[in-house]
Amino acid sequence: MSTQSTSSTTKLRSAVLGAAGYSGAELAVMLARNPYFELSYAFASAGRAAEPFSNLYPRYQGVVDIQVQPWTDDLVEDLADKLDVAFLALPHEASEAVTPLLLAKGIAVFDLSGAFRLKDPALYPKYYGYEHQHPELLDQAVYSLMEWLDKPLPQLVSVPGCYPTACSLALLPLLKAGLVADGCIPVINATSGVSGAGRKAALNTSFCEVGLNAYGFFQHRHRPEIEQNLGRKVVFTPHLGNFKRGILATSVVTLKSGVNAEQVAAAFQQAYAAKPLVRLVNHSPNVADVAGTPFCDIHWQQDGEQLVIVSAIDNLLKGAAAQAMQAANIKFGAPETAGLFAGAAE
Ligand SMILES: NC(=O)C1=CN([C@@H]2O[C@H](COP(=O)(O)OP(=O)(O)OC[C@H]3O[C@@H](n4cnc5c(N)ncnc54)[C@H](OP(=O)(O)O)[C@@H]3O)[C@@H](O)[C@H]2O)C=CC1
Ligand SMILES: CC(=O)N[C@@H](CCC(=O)OP(=O)(O)O)C(=O)O
Repeated sequence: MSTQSTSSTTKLRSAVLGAAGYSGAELAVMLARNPYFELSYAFASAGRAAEPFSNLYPRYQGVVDIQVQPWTDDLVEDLADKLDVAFLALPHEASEAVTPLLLAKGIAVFDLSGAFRLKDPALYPKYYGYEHQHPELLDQAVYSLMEWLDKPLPQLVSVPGCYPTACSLALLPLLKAGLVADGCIPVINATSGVSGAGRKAALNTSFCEVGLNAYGFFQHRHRPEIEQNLGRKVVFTPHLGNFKRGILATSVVTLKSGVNAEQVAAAFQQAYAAKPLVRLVNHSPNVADVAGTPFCDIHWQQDGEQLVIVSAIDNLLKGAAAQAMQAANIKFGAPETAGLFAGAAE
């Protein structure tokens, strides 16, 4: 299965689990418009009655009308020879439980949760609040920050988290080029729109409650994920802002003595000149410019050894669904951006 490639005439049969949620819904829409994939199934939780996707998201009436069905694990048997790829937009523990069932049936899994992102199982109790039940899968999973991946994707793909995507794309060019001072602990402050918390109702993310506040000091589950990506400690402080979608991450590092502006620019150019979803911009990035797009916009300002890098993404797109679609396109040999742009001819 994992060596299978596709063309727009032989579409990969795909399912979205969690299609009623925010990131799963974005994926369902992308799969429906991607000529290399077919949205064969859409599932929500077992407690929900079957209904059309466009009932849940009325703007897609006449565009994506697939039936969203309740998921139960016994469906796996029936799906085994009807499905090539499953995209999981589920809570972490639900993803962790269903993944081995899908893998056993030869189905490729793109997991949008954090269930398989960390390599060290001991970090799960501390940062996720549960003991990992399938630590053997942590070694099998490959983390799909595609701009920085230099190996093929296997059957189990772990899609990066939203905040880690924004700040890792900002910091990796400098770290890989060896420009950051030894011992520098990058400081990352990032603000997410409320869709980052998912569609379910909760008091702290309801309209009248959200202003702008920091949370998760030192304890957020994205801290070890970012540290794993960067290979060094960070101070990461997420914030919640009163807008719907987008993440703005401001990362601060100390450069090695004597590093000049040309070296910094060259590091970013070398990393991203050939990458279609990262835009190096000459202005301060704005979530309004990336909301609804699969791009990550990056800008930096230097003052001697101090460097501030600002990056902006849509948390539901480059931070979740578009990044999963990008990875699946690459894994199966479709054009990297197939399905990512509304109305785009592929
Ligand atoms: N929101 C974001 O910005 C990002 C989210 N992610 C990750 O993606 C995943 C989904 O997040 P998000 O879209 O925000 O979540 P939502 O809360 O919006 O949606 C979750 C979906 O999962 C379904 N679901 C919940 N439990 C189960 C279960 N046991 N079995 C089957 N289906 C279930 C829900 O069904 P129902 O509607 O019926 O309850 C719903 O469709 C999470 O792991 C999250 O960490 C990753 C990056 C960014
Ligand atoms: C605003 C908000 O609540 N954001 C979420 C992160 C978004 C998310 O779902 O995290 P993953 O990228 O790991 O899947 C949080 O802080 O828990």
